[in-house]
Amino acid sequence: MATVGTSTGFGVCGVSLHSSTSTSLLSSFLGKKLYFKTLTESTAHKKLASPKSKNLAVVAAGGQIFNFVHDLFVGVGVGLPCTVMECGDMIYRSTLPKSNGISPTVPGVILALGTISYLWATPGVAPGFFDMFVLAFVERLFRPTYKKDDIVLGKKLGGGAFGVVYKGSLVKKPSAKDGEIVVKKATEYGAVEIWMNERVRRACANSCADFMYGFLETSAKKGSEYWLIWKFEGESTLADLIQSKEFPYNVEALILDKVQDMPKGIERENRIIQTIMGQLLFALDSLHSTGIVHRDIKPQNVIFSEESRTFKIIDLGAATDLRVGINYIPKEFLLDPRYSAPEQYIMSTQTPSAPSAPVATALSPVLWQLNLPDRFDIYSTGLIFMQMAFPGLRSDSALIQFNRQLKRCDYDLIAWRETVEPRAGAELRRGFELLDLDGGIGWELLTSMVRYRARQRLSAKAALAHPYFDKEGLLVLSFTQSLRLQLFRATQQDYSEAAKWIIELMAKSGTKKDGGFTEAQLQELKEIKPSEKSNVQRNALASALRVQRKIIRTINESVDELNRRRKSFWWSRWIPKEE
Ligand SMILES: Nc1ncnc2c1ncn2[C@@H]1O[C@H](COP(=O)(O)OP(=O)(O)OP(=O)(O)O)[C@@H](O)[C@H]1O
Repeated sequence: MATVGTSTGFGVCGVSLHSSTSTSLLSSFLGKKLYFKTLTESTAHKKLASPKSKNLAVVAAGGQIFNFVHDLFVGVGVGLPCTVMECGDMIYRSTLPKSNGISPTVPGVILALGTISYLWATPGVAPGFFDMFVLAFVERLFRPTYKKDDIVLGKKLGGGAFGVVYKGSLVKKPSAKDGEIVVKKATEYGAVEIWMNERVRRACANSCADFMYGFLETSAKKGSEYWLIWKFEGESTLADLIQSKEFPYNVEALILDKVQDMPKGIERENRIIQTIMGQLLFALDSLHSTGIVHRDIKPQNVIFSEESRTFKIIDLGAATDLRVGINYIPKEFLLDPRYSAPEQYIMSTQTPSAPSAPVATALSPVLWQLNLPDRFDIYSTGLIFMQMAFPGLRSDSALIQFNRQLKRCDYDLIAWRETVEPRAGAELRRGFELLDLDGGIGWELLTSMVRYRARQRLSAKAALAHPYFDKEGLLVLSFTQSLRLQLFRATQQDYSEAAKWIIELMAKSGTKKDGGFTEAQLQELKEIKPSEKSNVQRNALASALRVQRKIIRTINESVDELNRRRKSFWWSRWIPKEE
């Protein structure tokens, strides 16, 4: 017959493993079986004095922790009285419930599920550990390495204050094509870029240019320089392609490897732009899912890969890895003001410094949700979308002027449209026409990306699920597509807007018969409501906000506290040095 358990278990049904059972499990596991059974309190005190017994105390404490964790998650063999539990009859044994040996407890299951969801939530604490301690290690064993003497530098491709980029080739070419490489000789920021590229290569290789190797080269003449090597992806960046008069048809020719025999026009152009946006968002989604925010998304940093016929992202020098808190605070001069989102800082300025790696890792899902740093890249991608739709915005000066106009309209694209459309030239009108195709889904997507508040912008994943990407070959939306569009519209509002929208809808939908309220009824409702109620609601909201602020402050303070103790490029030890 079942008895009520005497141990410290949390089981909802009172089930738990008796502590001596689990202790002996652990002790036999540790090969110390006898000690646990014979260690009485008095002898334990005596033994604790010697180092040997200190070890035993540690083992015993370990046993207790094990008990606690075990009891929390699993209950075995003991339960509530038969008045509560189904026990069966000892005489008629067939009525006895079948023992399954182990029964998980409800809080245990909830805790386990919660922990698993937390560990897998963006940017992924658990995958992060696997990546750093397993994948990175295995990769290091097998990947080919290069040194300065293996490389022949060719023409200069670009470069600024933080490094110079060359086209080059390998001395020992694996094949004629594979020998072509791009080499960046970078200053201190090269270390960050090597880290990011290695992370990306393991997590989402197809999103960014194919990174081959990075190392630190020290010479008496030039001091320390980081050398980064990529496969040469192709001749053209999106900036080169966009500047051509042939855009977007030049991209169509590259993606399809042929020119389509179709009349030119905004529908065809829209479809090409849609393809480019899809590829860009796909690459961004992969980066964001692994906890990396690029922070310098612009047409110059999007390269067309001739081999895969897709656009890939380059230049991770300003990127930040929020899984472990690398490059957490942007160096402002690394951000390009033409494409930067208005917030500039992707993390709240109340979180002024990067947490230490373990803290950043543990808190990363919370910090990610509080700040939604990925939306910085989404804003920049929205501006690229605009440049593709409006040829007049493709020059630097036009983009700078547009940014000023948008700022004057409080970053409200709809307000900007209202001001410019009435006096728009043919080119601008054509851009609006292109975005207005298919019931305006292009415009809808654009306005969901270019918004002042990061929280109101779509994520890359949500943008990819937008009906704009469903319309392939269709000019009319299907029923389900328009339903999804409505849903998008509803979910993209902020709370106050949503409340306003519902009230307006209720007020407008008009009569008792329709199931709505007339404005008079709404007024009546307002009057009937006691004023304390709204005070209660306001107080509840204020307390919720206070709690939220307190949580953020506590997290930030502990992050800063821990960070003060340690400030070094701990992760640079991952970067190989040339022997
Ligand atoms: N993998 C690659 N394949 C082909 N070309 C590349 C590749 N990587 C970089 N490039 C070329 O090199 C140029 C400079 O690269 P990148 O933007 O990474 O360097 P940078 O020093 O940050 O330059 P900038 O300061 O101009 O942004 C790019 O514009 C592109 O034309």
